[in-house]
Formats: sequence, C-alpha cells, structure tokens
Amino acid sequence: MTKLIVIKIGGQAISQLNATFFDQIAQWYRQHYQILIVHGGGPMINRLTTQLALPVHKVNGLRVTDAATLALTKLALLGDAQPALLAQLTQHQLPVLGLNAADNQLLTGELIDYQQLGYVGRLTGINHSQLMQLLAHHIGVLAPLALTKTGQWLNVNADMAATVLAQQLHAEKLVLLTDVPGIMHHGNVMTSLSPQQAQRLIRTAVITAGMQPKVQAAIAAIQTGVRQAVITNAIDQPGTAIIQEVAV
Ligand SMILES: Nc1ncnc2c1ncn2[C@@H]1O[C@H](COP(=O)(O)OP(=O)(O)O)[C@@H](O)[C@H]1O
Ligand SMILES: CC(=O)N[C@@H](CCC(=O)OP(=O)(O)O)C(=O)O
Repeated sequence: MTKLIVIKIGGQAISQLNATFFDQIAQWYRQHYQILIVHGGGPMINRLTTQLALPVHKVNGLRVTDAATLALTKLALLGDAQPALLAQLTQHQLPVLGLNAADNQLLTGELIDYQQLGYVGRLTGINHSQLMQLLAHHIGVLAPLALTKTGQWLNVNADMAATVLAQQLHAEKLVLLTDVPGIMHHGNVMTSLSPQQAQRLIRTAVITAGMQPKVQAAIAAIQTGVRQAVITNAIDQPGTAIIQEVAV
C-alpha cells in the first residue's frame, strides 16, 4: 500500500523553508511516498486585514471571521500564501499542484459556531478518490478553506484541516511545521507530549494562542490512527512528538 505523509506548513514557516526541507521532500518523493502539504497563511491574512483596518480577533487560536475577513482570507491564502509556497517547490523541481476546496469538491465543511466565530468551519468530507488520484503523480498543496454543501466558503484552521486529511487518508505521519522548534516549557523543547499533559499545559496557559489548536489537532491525529504526529520548525528535527497517554 502506498504510504502518505501529510505536512502542514504554517504561514510564517512558508518564508523560512531551507534546503534541508526541499531535500527531504525530494527524497520522500523518490521513495514513492505520497505527499500532501496543507499550508497556513495567518501572517498574510493579518497583513491584509490590518492594511484595510479590520480588527484581528481570535478565540482559542481561531480567527473570528466575518464576511469581510473571509474575503481577505481567501485572497491571502489563494493569492499570496499558496503561490509563494508553490513557487519555491517548483524551483526545486518538485511536481506540485495547488489545490483548494472548490476543485471538484475536494473539501466540504460545516460551521463550528457562527455566533462566536463567524464563517469558521471544520472539515466534514473530502473527495477521497480525487485526492488520491492527484497524489499518485503530484505533491498536493492544499489551502485551508472549505465549502459547505450550499456553497458557502469557510475559513478552516490549517492544523485542523491537515489532521482531518491525515486521518481520512490514513496517513502514516503528520508533520506540523511551524516557527518554533516544538512545544516550549520552562525554556526547553518538550521531546514528547501526552494528551493529559497537553490539557494541563493549556489550562495553566503554558500552551496558548495558535499552539492550542495545533496541539489539539495533533492529539486528534494520533488518537484516530495516524502513527506519528510531530510539531517542529525543521523537517529533520524531532521537535515535540505527540504520544498516546502513558499508563501509570
Ligand atoms: N508552549 C508553547 N510552545 C511553543 N509555542 C507556543 C507555546 N504557546 C504558544 N505558542 C505560540 O504558538 C505559535 C505557533 O502557533 P501559530 O502562530 O499558529 O503557528 P503556525 O502559523 O505555524 O500555525 C508560536 O510562535 C508561539 O508564539
Ligand atoms: C479559523 C482560522 O483561524 N483559520 C486560519 C487559517 C490560516 C492558518 O491556519 O494559518 P497558520 O497556519 O499560518 O496559522 C486563520 O485565519 O489564520
């Protein structure tokens, strides 16, 4: 059976990719791994909304997205973040394909809580066969947006999107590439983190902001069959491995 690796690249990380990253992707591709990249774009969205004097408001790391913010989110993800990433991968001779929810119903979603978050969604369905067909010959680069059954665009946290894709496509590994070397506690990178530890560190505000949905997404991944989930800033560094609860 073909093995799949899902890599989520945060918006900040898109501008920090180095030769090691591209070498590793090329190596996995040569080894016949299928590779799906889900990209973020938080800083690009912030830049656009700030330029247009819209407030940036987040709840538990999720952007509150009204209609105007949604329009800018689509612009930033599909007009800035995705082409910036595609251009770098193409320059490294990697066979990439930029994708979004509207390509043949790739990603379907539903609102999480319109009152609290506006047009923010979670993934409820993926076009499995289409995606696997595309990944047979390309490295897919997918934006974190979804469409509802009635055609409403939704803003989806990219870590959450990557997790659902990793679960549903039975990925072997989920890499969440970000701008920090892993989960930091007392100034050190934690080499591993269990769901119980994570809940405690969220409660005590050690894990805050965008790291919250990231950790929750990684936990959901390993609890639903993804064998390995790591949070790191470099593809060749172990970062923080999310592990199942340790029995005591
Ligand atoms: N305990 C923690 N360890 C590391 N980073 C943390 C922690 N708590 C909060 N963060 C913040 O989470 C950020 C990563 O989340 P986010 O900005 O959403 O990244 P990305 O764009 O890659 O998804 C870090 O830059 C850091 O500011
Ligand atoms: C609902 C929600 O918060 N969506 C994210 C989507 C982009 C993203 O996740 O980008 P990063 O990976 O760079 O943080 C947002 O609007 O910022």
